[in-house]
Amino acid sequence: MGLRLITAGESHGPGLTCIVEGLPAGLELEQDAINRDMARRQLGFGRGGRMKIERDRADVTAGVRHGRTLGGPVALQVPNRDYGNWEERMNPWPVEREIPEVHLPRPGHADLVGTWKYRTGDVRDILERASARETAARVAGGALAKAFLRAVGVEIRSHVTRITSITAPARDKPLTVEDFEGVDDSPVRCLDDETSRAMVREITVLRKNNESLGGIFEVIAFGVHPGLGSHVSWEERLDGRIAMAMMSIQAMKGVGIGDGFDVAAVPGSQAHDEIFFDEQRGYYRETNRAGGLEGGMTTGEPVVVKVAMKPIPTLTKPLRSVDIDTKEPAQALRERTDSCTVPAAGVVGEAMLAHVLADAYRRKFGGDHIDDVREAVAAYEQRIGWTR
Ligand SMILES: Cc1cc2nc3c(=O)[nH]c(=O)nc-3n(C[C@H](O)[C@H](O)[C@H](O)COP(=O)(O)O)c2cc1C
Ligand SMILES: C=C(O[C@@H]1CC(C(=O)O)=C[C@@H](OP(=O)(O)O)[C@H]1O)C(=O)O
Repeated sequence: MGLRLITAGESHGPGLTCIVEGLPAGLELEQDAINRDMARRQLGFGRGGRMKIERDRADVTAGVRHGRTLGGPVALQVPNRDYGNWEERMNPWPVEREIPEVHLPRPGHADLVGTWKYRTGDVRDILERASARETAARVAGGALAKAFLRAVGVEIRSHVTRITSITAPARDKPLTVEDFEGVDDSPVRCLDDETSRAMVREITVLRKNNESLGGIFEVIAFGVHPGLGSHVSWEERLDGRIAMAMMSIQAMKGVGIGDGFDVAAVPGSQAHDEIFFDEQRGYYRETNRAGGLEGGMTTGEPVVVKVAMKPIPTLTKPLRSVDIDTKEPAQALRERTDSCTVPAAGVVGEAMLAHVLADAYRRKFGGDHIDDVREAVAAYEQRIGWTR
């Protein structure tokens, strides 16, 4: 069995729940590590007023005893502090007062189509679950996948490479885990200081002009064993699974593995990673244009994923829309909103990549206890002669 992650919860409801099923027993978890990721997801220049209210933390309510998994589903609860301000509007049960409905769908959000599909005249019935508040629960669950991956030697990092027109300079050497030290100190989680400052200026100027912003983040998994995923059927291809997981994050519009869209622009001799062999190193590559995936399987090189985010749909100077009650032209809903969340999205991307990779390890190596997994991984390393 693989790993399953399920979330429940609305943006302004009592809280979010995440259940992760399929972790082996005996996996050591650290409460601080989970909550560190929860806090990292809240950071980033360009966030709105909501992040001043929330102090996200995940409480473990099932599946863990004295810091170790028991082998059953793990349940995590993330309270919404903002619920205090929404108790009447978001109460699970009928309330005395009549609650005003929302009738102004925002272009780019789930609002309009959601009302048709789910037979409601109140946009709030849709936007509450469509909201990326849900990603707090994914990050909590992803932290468990990260703990599992760490136990088999895999580390995941992310950084922002673009905010609208501002792009980080190309790097002359492949990134290592060490290069990411201090990335969270940048207000936009960018590795280059000068670009970081330019990105902050860009956000400041566009936000003042009532604009929102998108961009690109990159997630890299280091130390991944070769042979996760499979070429034998479309559903098993790991590049496909990674793309699905990334595209499922709210507002993501494009995913590239390795050189991604850029390989379409170069001839074959510059698109692939030639194969070499050395008695000491075994098989090796001098490039990683494929981003650690060939034939839907990991190659043993770092897994590199680039993800493009569209600008946030809610604008402080709203776009044109239609009142779904009167059918009259109107301005879209004007709500408290983030203007740029690419840095936060990168942390969510880490969680999603961690989940997909941990799932692939569970499928390939099985094991009821984490030591079973470690032993199976070590036997495989020996068989194929693979070292990091
Ligand atoms: C971390 C994060 C925060 C977001 N914050 C907002 C926000 O404040 N306002 C908004 O309109 N959209 C926000 N979004 C984007 C919407 O949730 C998303 O565009 C919407 O659910 C529609 O889904 P789609 O863009 O994938 O089609 C955010 C996305 C992420 C990843
Ligand atoms: C709450 C979070 O993000 C929210 C995502 C979001 C949306 O429409 O996606 C809209 C905003 O919600 P609110 O209207 O309450 O400010 C964001 O703050 C979060 O990331 O924790």
